[in-house]
Amino acid sequence: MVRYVPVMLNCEGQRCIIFGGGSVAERKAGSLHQAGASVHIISPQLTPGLSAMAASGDVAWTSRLYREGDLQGAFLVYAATGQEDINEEIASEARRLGIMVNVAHRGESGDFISPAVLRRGRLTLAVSTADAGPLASLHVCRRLSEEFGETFDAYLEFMSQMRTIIKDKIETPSTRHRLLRKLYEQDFLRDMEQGVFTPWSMDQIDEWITYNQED
Ligand SMILES: C[C@@]1(CC(=O)O)c2cc3[nH]c(cc4nc(cc5[nH]c(cc(n2)[C@H]1CCC(=O)O)[C@@](C)(CC(=O)O)[C@@H]5CCC(=O)O)C(CC(=O)O)=C4CCC(=O)O)c(CCC(=O)O)c3CC(=O)O
Ligand SMILES: NC(=O)C1=CN([C@@H]2O[C@H](COP(=O)(O)OP(=O)(O)OC[C@H]3O[C@@H](n4cnc5c(N)ncnc54)[C@H](O)[C@@H]3O)[C@@H](O)[C@H]2O)C=CC1
Repeated sequence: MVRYVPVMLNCEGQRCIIFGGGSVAERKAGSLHQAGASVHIISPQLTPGLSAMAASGDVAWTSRLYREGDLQGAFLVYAATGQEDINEEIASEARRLGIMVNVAHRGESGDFISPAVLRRGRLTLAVSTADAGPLASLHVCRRLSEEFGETFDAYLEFMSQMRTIIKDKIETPSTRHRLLRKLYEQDFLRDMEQGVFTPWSMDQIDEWITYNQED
């Protein structure tokens, strides 16, 4: 079993090349595009969904089979053609060039996999169950989606606002850490779940910061 190292990649503006234009390629293209990547598809055929994305300019499309040299300048590469030997060739070229590659027909042949993902506002949960398979991962995501409902979304919005203000106003790291620790210790989530939390005004936030600065 491969022991994957979880990372969250910032793909904004990065060139990501997908080989293949089937349903697997469509899924990867959708999430890369949503993340602001510059997506390039190389495939002689596209699903209707990918054709629409190419027509609207969401992805660039080169209509042909893979050729050696196609990977130049890529940040990430996805080998998602229906031909396993070609996917392996793409993976070899990526290795030679030092580019990270995802291999759709055999996860462990690549450098990274696409996990199952649950998104809720600011929250991103990525799940892999290795050889138990993507359906098992999706099952975990469904279970987690019950745990992390809309209140959690509102809670993270509030925490994000508070953390930004604290980072902005407080220059001393130890004071900042103390405030952030107290913020997390005070169970705002429970108050929100019980419906007893009212959004704070700027004055209330300032007051809380002043009051909680000392131990
Ligand atoms: C290793 C990995 C590599 C990678 O793609 O990165 C991989 C590999 C393979 N998938 C296969 C099959 C299926 N994959 C899906 C679906 C998804 N697969 C995804 C990820 C991953 N799939 C990576 C591991 C992630 C992990 O560890 O959990 C998801 C989560 C994300 C995404 O693809 O973006 C996405 C959910 C999208 C969503 O709906 O949200 C379905 C279900 C469906 O299509 O409805 C089936 C059919 C059921 C079944 O076979 O289990 C096969 C056999 C192919 C064959 O038999 O020919 C292989 C090859 C192998 O076994 O290695
Ligand atoms: N990772 C995953 O989630 C899953 C992976 N798979 C695997 O992923 C691969 C793709 O699956 P699908 O999208 O369902 O296949 P598909 O058969 O629907 O699409 C394959 C695409 O590859 C293109 N293609 C074929 N040869 C090419 C080449 N030399 N260069 C560039 N493009 C080429 C075809 O035109 C087509 O658009 C398969 O190997 C399959 O075993 C399948 C299901 C899920």
